[in-house]
Amino acid sequence: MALAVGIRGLTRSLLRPWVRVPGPARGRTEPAAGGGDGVRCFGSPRVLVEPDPAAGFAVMKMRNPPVNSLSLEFLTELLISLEKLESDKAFHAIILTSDCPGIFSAGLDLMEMCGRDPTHYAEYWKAVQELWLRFYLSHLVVISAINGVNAAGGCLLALSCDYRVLADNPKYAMGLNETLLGIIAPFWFKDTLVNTVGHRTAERALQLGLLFPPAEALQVGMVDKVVPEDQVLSAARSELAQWLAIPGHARQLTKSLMRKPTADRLLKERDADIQNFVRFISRDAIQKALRVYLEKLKQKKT
Ligand SMILES: CCCCCCCC/C=C\C/C=C/C(=O)SCCNC(=O)CCNC(=O)[C@H](O)C(C)(C)COP(=O)(O)OP(=O)(O)OC[C@H]1O[C@@H](n2cnc3c(N)ncnc32)[C@H](O)[C@@H]1OP(=O)(O)O
Repeated sequence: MALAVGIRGLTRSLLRPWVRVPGPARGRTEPAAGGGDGVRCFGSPRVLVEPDPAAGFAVMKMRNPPVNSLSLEFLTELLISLEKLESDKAFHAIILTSDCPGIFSAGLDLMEMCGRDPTHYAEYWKAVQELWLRFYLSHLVVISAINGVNAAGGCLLALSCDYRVLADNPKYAMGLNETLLGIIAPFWFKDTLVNTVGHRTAERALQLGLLFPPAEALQVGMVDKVVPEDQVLSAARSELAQWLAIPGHARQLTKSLMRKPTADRLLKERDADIQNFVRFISRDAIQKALRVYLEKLKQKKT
């Protein structure tokens, strides 16, 4: 089975070069995230980046409607945005948020895991691993401003950030709900949750596929702050000031010290993890469970 589709190769094949704000904002000079003037937004079709180099950070907005599901193309674009900001010395931090009203992310794209062939599953999983590794280990400060419901893979992305602010709306639940779909959270999803909320809370949350509403998410430590919905971004910006005040090298080395052992577990067995995923997701029973779940999502509309 061909496992080796590097994310960079993937990037070349899937993406157009950087484009200036596609969609409604195309060609406009928008106010930068921190309010600076004259700094152009940039991005790709599914990721809008609002840079504020003077303040040292950028707001990265996910916009893969309707639900910011993490398709292969979307994962790739997120990675490219991250890489671009990481390689620019003007940026020390990112605020990750959503441009889709009421939805932070519906998690991994079920269409990428359903009815496809093993080569595709392997390519997809490699991209999912890469996204986690890059966000989890980024030398930048990454704060998520969670402005919507946030399931499974989307929750993993938020858990990979250094700090989480969640909008206070009871509809905005978040968690690793894989078991509700009849699948399981991989060990590195589990490790990331354990590192955030502790073993007992993670054990219960993972088995029951719990999605925590804001007050509970705060109580168990899944998020660090809950604020009124219209203050999510400003709260993330305020928090950033504290992180940016710390000498960068000291903070980065400390982050690496805390996170590297967790990341190394996956790095050591990356190919085996891909093979496990492909075997697991290709099972007839798992495919059936995913189809039933997708059908339920569609039926709830009727
Ligand atoms: C031996 C060990 C080996 C280890 C193997 C490990 C295997 C582990 C594998 C994978 C881990 C999986 C991680 C995941 O992230 S799975 C995804 C989990 N996500 C969810 O459960 C969320 C599902 N979505 C929802 O609950 C809702 O859509 C919502 C609350 C996010 C938004 O609700 P609403 O605004 O009412 O929108 P709709 O439900 O109507 O959805 C609109 C549209 O989007 C489609 N859709 C929703 N979610 C997804 C998704 N995750 N992927 C793809 N498509 C999605 C939905 O079906 C609708 O489509 P439409 O009817 O065609 O418009």
